[in-house]
Amino acid sequence: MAPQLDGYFKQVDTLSSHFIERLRKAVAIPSISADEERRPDVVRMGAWLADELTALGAQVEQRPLGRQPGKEHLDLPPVVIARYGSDKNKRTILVYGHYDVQPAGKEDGWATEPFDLTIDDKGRMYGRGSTDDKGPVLGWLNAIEAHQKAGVDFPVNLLMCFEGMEEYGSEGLDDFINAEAKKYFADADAVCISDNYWLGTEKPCLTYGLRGCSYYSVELSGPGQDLHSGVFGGTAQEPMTDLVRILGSLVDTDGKIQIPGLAELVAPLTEEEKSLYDNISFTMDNLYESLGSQTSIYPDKENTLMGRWRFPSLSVHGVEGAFSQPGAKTVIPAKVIGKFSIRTVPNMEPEDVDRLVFKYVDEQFKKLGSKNTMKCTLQHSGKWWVASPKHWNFSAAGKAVERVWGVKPDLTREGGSIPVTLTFEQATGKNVLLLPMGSSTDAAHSINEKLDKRNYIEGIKLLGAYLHYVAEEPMTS
Ligand SMILES: C[C@H](N)C(=O)N[C@@H](Cc1c[nH]cn1)C(=O)O
Ligand SMILES: [Zn+2]
Ligand SMILES: [Zn+2]
Repeated sequence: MAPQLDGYFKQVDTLSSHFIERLRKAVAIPSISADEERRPDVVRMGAWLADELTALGAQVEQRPLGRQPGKEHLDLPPVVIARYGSDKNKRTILVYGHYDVQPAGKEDGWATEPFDLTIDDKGRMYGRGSTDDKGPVLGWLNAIEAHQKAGVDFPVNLLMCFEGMEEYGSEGLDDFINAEAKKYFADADAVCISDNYWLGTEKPCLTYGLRGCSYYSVELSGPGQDLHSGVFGGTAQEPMTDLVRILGSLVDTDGKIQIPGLAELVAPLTEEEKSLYDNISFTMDNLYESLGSQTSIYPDKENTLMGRWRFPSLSVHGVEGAFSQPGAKTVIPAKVIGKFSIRTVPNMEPEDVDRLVFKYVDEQFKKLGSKNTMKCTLQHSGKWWVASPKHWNFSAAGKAVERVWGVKPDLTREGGSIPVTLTFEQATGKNVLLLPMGSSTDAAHSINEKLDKRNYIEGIKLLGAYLHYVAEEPMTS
């Protein structure tokens, strides 16, 4: 089966340095979607990607997505869409990824410059976006190039959709996908997304579920300007004090969310589901390794996997306006904005979550009896997604994993969120598969994010092999 793969694999190995250089160029563009000042870099990154695709012979468009909601002075970065091949006798696979990244600065504690790809003697390639999601996005481009240079026929038509706002809630993309589902994306037979991670470092997986994410701000304000704490401490009610107490009331040390009614929205655990966790190759040592500590909530694998995949969690992310530099500045901040998010799961409807959150935060604030002003708002939300892995799209990916990695993949769910996954599924009516490239130790969103050279190069082979097996699968739906 798929006999041309040997030639393709050999070519990927031959081109490995070139592919790493391509990743280096991508990482060097600080395409941070959450930072207004970096918006030109996000746009530059999209343009660079479009140029690379054009050079490979794809038909590329950069489509505008309009103004950013709530920040109308800013244009959203364009979505880069491309088509490679239009042979009516071939299947068409739609792939999605994102070219924006999370914020990163050396001062956060990175050991290397975050936007300078740095490879250590173990082949770990450090850089913001290396695993999330520039490495996987380039994986598709590299697969095209290796086919061309190996003289191996590309087995499918490829439709590509790469966005620049995923790390900021995929603003504008839902409308675009819905509008193009029966136009640009009309030919798609299935969808594949490479934007999540293995559970450990050795065993690949195919992923059929994601948590949703509802992200909130709580703004506390009072004084007209920042104040001297010696002069005004003890005379003015402090916004930061109120905020800390509200944030501290949301969740306990063991991750139990304190918002009444939220737990009742979660689908009950069935006996059948319980038995699934047993067979997953995952150990607490895998968790400790990626956590970098042993500070886990649960001592066992089953509860840990359930805590990540099938129960909601609430995380407090930061406070805008608070003093955060080293030193001992004696300021009373006049306005502070706390940020927290809830990872949502079946059957939590985002509107119900919002209602419960707003009610609870309001009650907590009222209890404080503060004269300050509080405003709690939703920044963005994306819904959870769970699909059936019993589809030719998953069978093809399973065969590709066995061919490249020599093992059957685990079937996993993911604790993170990719808001447009559900949109692609509903808008196109096609099966969506998540096919990760990176591993559990990649530290996406964290300092020292990396992608192992082995995962990148074998991952390029995997994406290409998947397309070959897709072409061979009997079409059942
Ligand atoms: C899993 C994916 N690579 C990812 O990191 N997604 C983000 C999406 C998001 C949601 N709100 C803001 N960004 C994530 O799970 O945090
Ligand atoms: Zn991310
Ligand atoms: Zn991502």
